[in-house]
Amino acid sequence: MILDSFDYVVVGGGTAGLVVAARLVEDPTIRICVLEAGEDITNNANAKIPGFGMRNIGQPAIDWGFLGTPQPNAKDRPLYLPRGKSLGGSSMLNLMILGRGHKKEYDAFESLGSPGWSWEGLIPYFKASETFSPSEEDKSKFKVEFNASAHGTSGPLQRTLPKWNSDIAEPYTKGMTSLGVPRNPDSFSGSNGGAWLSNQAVDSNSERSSSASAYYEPVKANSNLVVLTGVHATRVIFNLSLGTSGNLVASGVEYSKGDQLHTVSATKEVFLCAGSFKTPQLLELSGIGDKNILDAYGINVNLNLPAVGTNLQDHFWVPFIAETDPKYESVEVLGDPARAAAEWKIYEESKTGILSGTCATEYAFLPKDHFIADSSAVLEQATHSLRPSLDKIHRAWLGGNDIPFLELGLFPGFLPMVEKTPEAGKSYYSLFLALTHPFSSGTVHVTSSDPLAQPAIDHKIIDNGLDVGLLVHAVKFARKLAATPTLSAAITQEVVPGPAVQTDAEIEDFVRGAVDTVYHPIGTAAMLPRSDGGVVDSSLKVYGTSNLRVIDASIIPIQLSAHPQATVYAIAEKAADIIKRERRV
Ligand SMILES: Cc1cc2nc3c(=O)[nH]c(=O)nc-3n(C[C@H](O)[C@H](O)[C@H](O)COP(=O)(O)OP(=O)(O)OC[C@H]3O[C@@H](n4cnc5c(N)ncnc54)[C@H](O)[C@@H]3O)c2cc1C
Repeated sequence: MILDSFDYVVVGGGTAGLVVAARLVEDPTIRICVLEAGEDITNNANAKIPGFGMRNIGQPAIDWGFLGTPQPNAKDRPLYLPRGKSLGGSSMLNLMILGRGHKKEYDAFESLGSPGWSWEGLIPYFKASETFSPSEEDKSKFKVEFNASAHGTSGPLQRTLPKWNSDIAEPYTKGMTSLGVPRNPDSFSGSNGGAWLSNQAVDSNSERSSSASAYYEPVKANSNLVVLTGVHATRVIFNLSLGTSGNLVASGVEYSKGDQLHTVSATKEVFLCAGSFKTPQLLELSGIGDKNILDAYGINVNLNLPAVGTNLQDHFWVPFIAETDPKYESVEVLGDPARAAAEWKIYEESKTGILSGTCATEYAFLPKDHFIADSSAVLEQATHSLRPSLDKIHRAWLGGNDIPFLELGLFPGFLPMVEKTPEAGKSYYSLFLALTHPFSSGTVHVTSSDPLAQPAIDHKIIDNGLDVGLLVHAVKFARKLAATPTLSAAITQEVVPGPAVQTDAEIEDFVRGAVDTVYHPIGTAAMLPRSDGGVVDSSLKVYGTSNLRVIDASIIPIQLSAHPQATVYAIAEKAADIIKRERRV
């Protein structure tokens, strides 16, 4: 094969990029090249073993480790923003939780102007991406029931139920039930509200299932696939003359390896799959973006598309941490070398125990009425910061009683906090309190024409007063839960926010000091009509181009009440199908 010319060039061998590459190379006549900045870390134990899942965060060879701009509403703190840098991208660095949003959230993709992207339009691709076949024993043990029509049984990604659960899970779930939060036996079937057991991207051998292991491994020896690792794409190259439609025609990609620049040609298409921070940066470096921004950095303007890098949405969270009676064991026990060795033995011999999963096994997704008694004061704090079409949908969802606005994740231990740390020998549980539909939105833009410079990532976290009010109510709900009979019997004291934080003003101050993102950025190359701030159309083509598509989390137009990776897999599966169908025409 000629090594510098391919039918398709994929920029970013991450979660979505490897799905698209693997699906397209199924056709032996297609020649495809993937450019990935990171390396192949298939044998990295910290990436493979679920219980070590957080250890690679902050490792510069594997984590891009972006630092956002200082956030004025969060005491001027710059936020640390990890992103996977390896084959598999963030699916190799993430915490392996799988979830799907509410069906109305996907229906909104379609109603916002993208035919075919509703729940019904996406469900075949969710199914194509996964294998989920829980045993009858597990179904009965965990009291879960699954609607077979919504789950995949032969796709590459392995979805399993946890093999280990903490002892604080029982008082916690009883507490939730006593507050009227229903148990949801199948949160993957279009209605994700209520409390449920986590589903994880972990295979039956208790190893991480990622786009690298699930999609790339089976096709990596295919002769029509070339994957270059350790290469940094610097820009998309366009033909000098416009196509017959007057659109820009991508002809290849420039990339750097060490201090050398190279190019690779694409005879058909280029796909940007570099994630929500690097994809908008690459578009801007390629001369596609807001003319004023490109001019400011001396980047030649190929296409004035001001929406590039706008509409950054994420999930924002604060912690609640309580010390428990030591009989409720927390993950801090792994700090004891003898206990860590014993758990390692359990994992090696039976693939069970604390290391076999993510530890965070219980989730609850609550519509507003479950955690806010009187919302009028909160609504008064609202400003309009999302674009109007999205703001309108968010407000309608907030007023209803089916779309979750708060996620609670139970972690049997002390969630990392900047100012407080666990005391040796003590047990804790933490709640991860996350806003699923923040009303604040931010931007990602170049700060220089240097492709190796970091973009400016400005989340504008809790910029909207409504988000502050919702998080204050989230903390109050966590306290109400802690006061339920079963949970309060397990708790010895609240540690974070702590007893000194009582009034609304004090809780708000705590929120501003603690709020962070959940590492779920989306929306920076949104699939929306061009007139409504869109960057790509419903076939994921960048407006004003003939053959440049974006396929990653950045196309998601509106935030979901779900951890995003299952949706990213489905998006990439659907994109591959669209591309294959267009080839046949
Ligand atoms: C620490 C962490 C925990 C998370 N936990 C969860 C979770 O438990 N559940 C969940 O659903 N989601 C989770 N997420 C989010 C989820 O992993 C992402 O939403 C999803 O993986 C994004 O997929 P993507 O394809 O858009 O981008 P990525 O998977 O990040 O892929 C982008 C790829 O492009 C490469 N790249 C970027 N720029 C260039 C360039 N210029 N040249 C060459 N290559 C480039 C990157 O190295 C990377 O491999 C988490 C994310 C993080 C970071």
